[in-house]
Amino acid sequence: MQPDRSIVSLFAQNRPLRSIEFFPPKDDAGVAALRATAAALQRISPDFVSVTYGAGGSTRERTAQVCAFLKSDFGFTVMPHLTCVGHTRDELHTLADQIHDNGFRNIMTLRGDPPKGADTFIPTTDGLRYASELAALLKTRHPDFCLGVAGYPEKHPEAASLEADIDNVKRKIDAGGDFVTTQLFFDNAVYLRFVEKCHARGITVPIVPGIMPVLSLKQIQRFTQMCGATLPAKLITRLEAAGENTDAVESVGLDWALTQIRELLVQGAPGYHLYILNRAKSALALAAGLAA
Ligand SMILES: NC(=O)C1=CN([C@@H]2O[C@H](COP(=O)(O)OP(=O)(O)OC[C@H]3O[C@@H](n4cnc5c(N)ncnc54)[C@H](O)[C@@H]3O)[C@@H](O)[C@H]2O)C=CC1
Ligand SMILES: Nc1nc(=O)c2c([nH]1)NC[C@@H]1CN(c3ccc(C(=O)N[C@@H](CCC(=O)O)C(=O)O)cc3)CN21
Repeated sequence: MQPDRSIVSLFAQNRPLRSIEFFPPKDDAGVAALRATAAALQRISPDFVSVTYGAGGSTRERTAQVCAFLKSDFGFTVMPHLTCVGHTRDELHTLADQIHDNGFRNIMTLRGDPPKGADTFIPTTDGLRYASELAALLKTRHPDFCLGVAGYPEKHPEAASLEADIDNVKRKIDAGGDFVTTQLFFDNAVYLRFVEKCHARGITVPIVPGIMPVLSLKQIQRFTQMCGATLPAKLITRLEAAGENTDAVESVGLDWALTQIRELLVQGAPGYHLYILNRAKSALALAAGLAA
């Protein structure tokens, strides 16, 4: 088995990287749907795909299963997510070894969301508290891992200030993070300001914008409230005008994302990472729109 190339070596080619994030489905029907999505996305050959790691125990085995088939059956470069939630250091060492043994060389390194029902993060006994600690653990165990870490253009909800949160990004990079993927945002000015502040703080790694084409107003309102991202009034107005017409809602979401990505690439973003909630349609339409 050929080990994956590190994603930083791809950024070094100085062309915008296109990546896509999946989440592990809850059941076999979801897995079948994800396989169909993966097959459709082969046509646009993303540079890499990532697979989230759920806060609940149940989807975690699915993460490994989904990563394995995306690599073996579809030939994607796969970046599994790993979080500190519910794991001891020993367990994290074992997971790191398994990921490495399976040929993966890139890991999205996260603290993780508190489990459902909890609103604060409580570290496990003999576990880790911060993503920076996980980055250090992974790099020490396997120096050839390439690590993605999260950045929050509108700050992480638990951070005291944007400055304190950017200090945390710096800690994650110093601990071994190789590139940053941002939380989703809908106003490019927010990203550009964040990048400027990161540069001023001495962060020189690629900072990849995370973009979500909106599929439903209710769902995105729920999610942005949870993660502290702002929905611009103009976008809300357009989504409201589309009402219950799902095709119209999706086309508003798509149009917004397309406009964002075009401008971000002009502004020099190192690529874009798409949160597509396992649906192929928006990623295919964006690829077509960007090629036009
Ligand atoms: N791409 C993805 O899958 C993304 C996932 N997430 C989720 O967001 C959540 C946070 O994860 P990470 O950003 O990896 O966590 P993190 O450990 O980098 O930061 C978590 C919080 O702790 C604060 N913090 C970190 N180190 C600190 C220190 N030494 N002293 C004081 N405060 C400190 C941070 O400012 C932040 O508020 C997770 O729930 C993650 O799963 C967020 C964005 C993207
Ligand atoms: N704090 C945080 N946790 C994450 O897991 C996370 C981020 N931020 N930011 C980047 C991506 C985006 N993620 C997301 C974003 C939205 C939904 C969401 O709204 N899910 C729907 C159901 C999905 C479906 O349509 O099947 C929901 O209602 O929860 C889930 C994960 C996962 N990632």
